[in-house]
Amino acid sequence: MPERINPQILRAGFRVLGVAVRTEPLMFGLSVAASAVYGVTTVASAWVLGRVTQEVILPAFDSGDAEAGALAAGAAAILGVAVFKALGVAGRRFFAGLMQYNLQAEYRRAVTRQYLRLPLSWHHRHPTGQLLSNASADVEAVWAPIAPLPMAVGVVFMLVIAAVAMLLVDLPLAAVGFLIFPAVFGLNVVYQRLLGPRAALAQQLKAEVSEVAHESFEGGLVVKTLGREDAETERFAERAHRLRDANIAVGRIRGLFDPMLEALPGLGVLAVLWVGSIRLDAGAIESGDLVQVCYLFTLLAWPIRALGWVLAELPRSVVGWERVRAVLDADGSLPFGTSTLDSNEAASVEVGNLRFGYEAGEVLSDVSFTVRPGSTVAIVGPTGSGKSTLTSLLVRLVDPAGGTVLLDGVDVRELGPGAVSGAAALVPQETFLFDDSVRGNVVLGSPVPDEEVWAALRLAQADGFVAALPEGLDTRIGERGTTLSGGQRQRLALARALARRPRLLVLDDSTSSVDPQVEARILHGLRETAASVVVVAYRKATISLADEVVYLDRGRVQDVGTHRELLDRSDGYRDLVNAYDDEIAIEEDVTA
Ligand SMILES: Nc1ncnc2c1ncn2[C@@H]1O[C@H](COP(=O)(O)OP(=O)(O)OP(=O)(O)O)[C@@H](O)[C@H]1O
Repeated sequence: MPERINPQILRAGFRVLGVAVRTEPLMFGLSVAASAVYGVTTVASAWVLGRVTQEVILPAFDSGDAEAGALAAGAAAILGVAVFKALGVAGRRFFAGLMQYNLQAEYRRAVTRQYLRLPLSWHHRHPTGQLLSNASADVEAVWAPIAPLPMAVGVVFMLVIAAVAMLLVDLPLAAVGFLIFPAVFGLNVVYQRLLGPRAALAQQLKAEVSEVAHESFEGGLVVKTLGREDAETERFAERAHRLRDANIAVGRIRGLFDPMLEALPGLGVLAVLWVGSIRLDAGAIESGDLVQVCYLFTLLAWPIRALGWVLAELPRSVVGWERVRAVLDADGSLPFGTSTLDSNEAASVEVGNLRFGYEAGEVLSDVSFTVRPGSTVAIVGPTGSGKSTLTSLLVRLVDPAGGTVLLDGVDVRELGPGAVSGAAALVPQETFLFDDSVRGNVVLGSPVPDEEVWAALRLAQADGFVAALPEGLDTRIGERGTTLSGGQRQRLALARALARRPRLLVLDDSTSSVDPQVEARILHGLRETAASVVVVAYRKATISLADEVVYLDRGRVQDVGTHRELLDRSDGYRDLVNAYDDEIAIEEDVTA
């Protein structure tokens, strides 16, 4: 449930509005100016109607004949005011819209830039759904009061002029206004207070319904194969019913308050007519004055509600602001140095006494090894031994708790932004492909010529199947590459890394779905490139192609040597790689 309006929220809300005004002073000034034009012309239109009634219409009734010149002047006055009023409305909407969308765009950019800046350790602690809502729904909620804000400021201005105009007409008539307008405003605040939490609940449930639907579609295979259709339908129906109930609750409040808000100014008009007729009889006012005040009542009833709209949006805006600020103020971005790497040769890597832990405890302890330029080093270890964590430290997705990673002799923390990603590429365990063409997925927006795309595909052993696709490089591969097999997806992800011509290539078990012969061909091919390769590997055939093997267990380097040497001297290593190959053989038997 969102918070209700209280003085603290109100103060916080006004501070957020202050940020908006300071960020977009020009748009705010222009929209408020346009809103003021609207306010003045609204009051003026009632005055003109009153005057036209008094000076043109009533004499025409009296004489039985309308004077053409006076009629034309009256019509011109009404039209002139209407034109300015329309310009005021258009200007207010235009500039307020620009202000709102500029702020939204600016904060979306800031939030997403911050996501890129924040280290992986921060991302590990924040679920994807939250990141999405920070950048979309939360940013939208923060700036939701901006759309009605200029109108609300204009309304305050308009009410002052209207009060003066009514006071100039007649004090008792103005007194009716002073009773009715605060009543409309008060009723509106109560309305928004009751509506706000219910509307927010409906909004939240709407998001939940689509989340459930999204999850069901994503897990469609599991749902179908495990016969969970009924349970899923039930889960969806439950949220959908809650959404329906929430929408009905919103409808009830609307049904109750909307007619009251419509009726109140009507009652005001009645009261004005009643008081006005007495004042007219007493000769204190003219008929035109009465028309003017009655018309003013009907005109002002709607804009006054803008004040309520702003107030209603403030609690959501404050909550959104806190969530967005939490991202923008998040600490832990990886500080960059200024050093650069100039070489075009294969990179050297020295890992020294590396330590790293997650919240649950240390995962890597005192890890040291080197990768000579152009060599291939295999990281081998049982599941959970810290291999993936080590790969993310090599390409500086996270910083170590202790120890160093030196790339070409330079500590990766001393390198400037983009230096590590310019030299090293990681192909992670889980492949991610975009709903784009093959080419788009390989080049990722960089200007890589087609020959180089094909060269990368060849190295990744992906050229054959890409050439066989209906539109070759231009074939779209569907959301997350669903039209491709697991092994094909992995090879495209590898080609993507290769197209960047990395000097260090880190493969985190990224060819697990590729069959062993193809995997061996890939590694053979990689040896010909100007890259050092670190590969997390399981298969003996793959491991044996490495120049050196780092055997990791429970976060510690147990041994370093060639595959042969380790087989000879390490029982644990021998058991592990034999067990892997047995497992793979069984899997292959089962799937054969
Ligand atoms: N984001 C994370 N947050 C907390 N703990 C994590 C995180 N990622 C990994 N771990 C833990 O760190 C340890 C090492 O994980 P890591 O993924 O590096 O091992 P691995 O050797 O690559 O395993 P596998 O062979 O199964 O991929 C595991 O105990 C794991 O539970």
